[in-house]
Amino acid sequence: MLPRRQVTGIFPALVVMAAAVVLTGVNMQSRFTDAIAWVWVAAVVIATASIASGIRTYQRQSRLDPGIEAVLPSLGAQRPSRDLVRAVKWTRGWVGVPRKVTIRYASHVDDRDVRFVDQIVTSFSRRIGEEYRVLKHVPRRCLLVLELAPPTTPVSREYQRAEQVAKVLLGESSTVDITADPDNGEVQRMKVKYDMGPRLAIPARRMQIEKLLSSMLPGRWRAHWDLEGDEVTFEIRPPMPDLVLHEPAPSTKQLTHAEYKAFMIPIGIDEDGKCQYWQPSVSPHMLVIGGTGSGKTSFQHTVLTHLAQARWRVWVLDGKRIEFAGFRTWPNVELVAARVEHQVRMLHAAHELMEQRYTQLEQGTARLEDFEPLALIIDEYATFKARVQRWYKTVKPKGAPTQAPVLELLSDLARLARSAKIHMLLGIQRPDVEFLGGEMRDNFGARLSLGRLSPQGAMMMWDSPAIGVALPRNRRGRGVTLSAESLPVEVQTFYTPDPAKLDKSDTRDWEHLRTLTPLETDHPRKTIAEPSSLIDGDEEIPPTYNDWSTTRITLFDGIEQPAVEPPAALPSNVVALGARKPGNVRFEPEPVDVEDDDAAAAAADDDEGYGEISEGLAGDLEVGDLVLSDSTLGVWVVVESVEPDIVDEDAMAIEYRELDSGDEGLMTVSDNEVLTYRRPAAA
Ligand SMILES: Nc1ncnc2c1ncn2[C@@H]1O[C@H](COP(=O)(O)OP(=O)(O)OP(=O)(O)O)[C@@H](O)[C@H]1O
Repeated sequence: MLPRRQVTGIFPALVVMAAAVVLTGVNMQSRFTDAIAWVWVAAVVIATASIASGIRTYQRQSRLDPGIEAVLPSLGAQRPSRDLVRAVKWTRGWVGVPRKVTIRYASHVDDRDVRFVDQIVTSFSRRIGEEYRVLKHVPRRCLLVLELAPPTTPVSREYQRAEQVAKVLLGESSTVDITADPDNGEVQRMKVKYDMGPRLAIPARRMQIEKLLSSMLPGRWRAHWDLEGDEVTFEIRPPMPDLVLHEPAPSTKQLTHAEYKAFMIPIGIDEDGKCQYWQPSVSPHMLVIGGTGSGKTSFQHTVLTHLAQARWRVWVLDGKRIEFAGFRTWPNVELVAARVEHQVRMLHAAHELMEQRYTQLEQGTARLEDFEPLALIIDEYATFKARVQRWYKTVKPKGAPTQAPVLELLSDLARLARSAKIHMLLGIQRPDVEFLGGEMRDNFGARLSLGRLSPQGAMMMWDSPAIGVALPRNRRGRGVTLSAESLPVEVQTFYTPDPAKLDKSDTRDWEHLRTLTPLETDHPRKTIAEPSSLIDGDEEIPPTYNDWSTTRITLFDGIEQPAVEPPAALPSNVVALGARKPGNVRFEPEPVDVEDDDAAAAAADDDEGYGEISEGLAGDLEVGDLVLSDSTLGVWVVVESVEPDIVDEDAMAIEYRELDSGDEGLMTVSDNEVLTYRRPAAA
């Protein structure tokens, strides 16, 4: 226990005042002068200063005493004494805190024990409530001098980890300047000055560093390299937009062959804000996959409007019969086939055109540049196929093959049509081996999946059970496509409104459609003529498959409505699903058949495609596994990558996406930690 503290300064103040009284007496006895007033002023000032200083010393001692008491037991003193611990400098205000403290200890104390100094610094800091560090330790003089550590901003774990990761990747000697979000402390940017010289001149090495950094820190990172300045800035990628509008690309002249070769159709905007394209002259056909409501139809409308505006000839096989109703009168959309017999005729016509072009090429009567490109948009191919098979039974001529011949044509077109400048955009609900297996796969080099995939679907599409499996929910038009480097990238596809689903109040969408309307019509609307029935006596023989597959395609001779015109009043046959209609009349599409099994299946549970719940070691996890990351809240995450952690060698860094929200994250777990997971079921 330390001796009691006393307020100093009162006695000197009293002495000064007494001296002033004496001086006044002397002054009055001799001769009264004005100087006595100054004597009193000086006396009061000195006395006040002395008392104030005494009070401050008392308060400072009270501030210091807990620290002294905390370290006394370690100092080996026989009696508790304040002389052993002295604050030689103070800072921060009138009373303030000790800035420099000298501590003396008894010579018999074992100051070689590493814990000795640590313990003094820790106990002293804790009791004073500030951080101290050793300024100097002189064992010879049994003296330890502490100083107040400079104030530090609180360092988050994430902050420390970011710095460690940067140093592991770019060398211990690198300097790291981190910018964190002031609200939540999350690291947003990292500027690293490194000393690795020419090793980073190799692009692959830089890419590897970028990838490693992304897999070691939460969030998706991109890097800007300044190779001359030996500096790199990493930053969190900005969030992707939820809606991007398809920009118009009007053309006032026909596409030349050179322009056709360079022609690119915008797909969407990727995480870097870069536009991803489909270039038909490089990847002849495109496959788009997406369940109901994923934005597949809107994407196909984007392709349609882009092609039509560039004056391509466009044919559409509308598998669901109503998805392209709003584009039947669109300039340069020559044909929209909604009935199965028309669809069959359209595919035969495309095949005939291909054959005819091949013949011309063979005979040398035409060259490739003489042909104009044709785009064939085939939506809901599975629906079409199921319908054809049923319809074929009713129109199959005697002795004809059991399978509808039209179904043979698609693979022919996929294989050969590119050399006749015919390109297909094929839409289906789910990945299908018919297009993604074997030889067909190469023909559909351009690919887009919209919405969430099952791990098996992801494997078929992107050769990874984790890509596109946990895209954020409720982000229509969000998907994965292949970049020009053939790498899967996440995109927000361009949105194009469907004129058939708008009503008068959607002025912005109408205006947008107006900007997408082609300036010229090179390919006026056509229609598929009804083959005439044969009359056999009294009996009318309905047209057969052969009649339909060869029937005439003629110019549309009805009254064309302008392509983009908000209807004055919605017509009674309006194909406006979801549009507000007078009289509460609801348009019911024709009952859709088999194919909508597909729709149901595509909308089925998200965890479909995974095996039984089991337990295993973190070290055995694989990309694509579904891991229970929070058992209380039941949060499952899809593993996107598993790498040994570069900071902690006994841990694994697991990059994931939450299955429910699509949010990305990173967890580091020790490799022998037991996790609950589900592995993708065998396809
Ligand atoms: N690229 C997009 N960006 C933003 N929203 C979109 C996008 N594409 C579609 N949507 C929204 O999603 C809705 C459904 O889109 P769309 O009709 O294209 O889906 P779908 O996959 O074809 O479904 P369905 O087969 O039921 O027609 C649209 O009405 C639109 O509001």
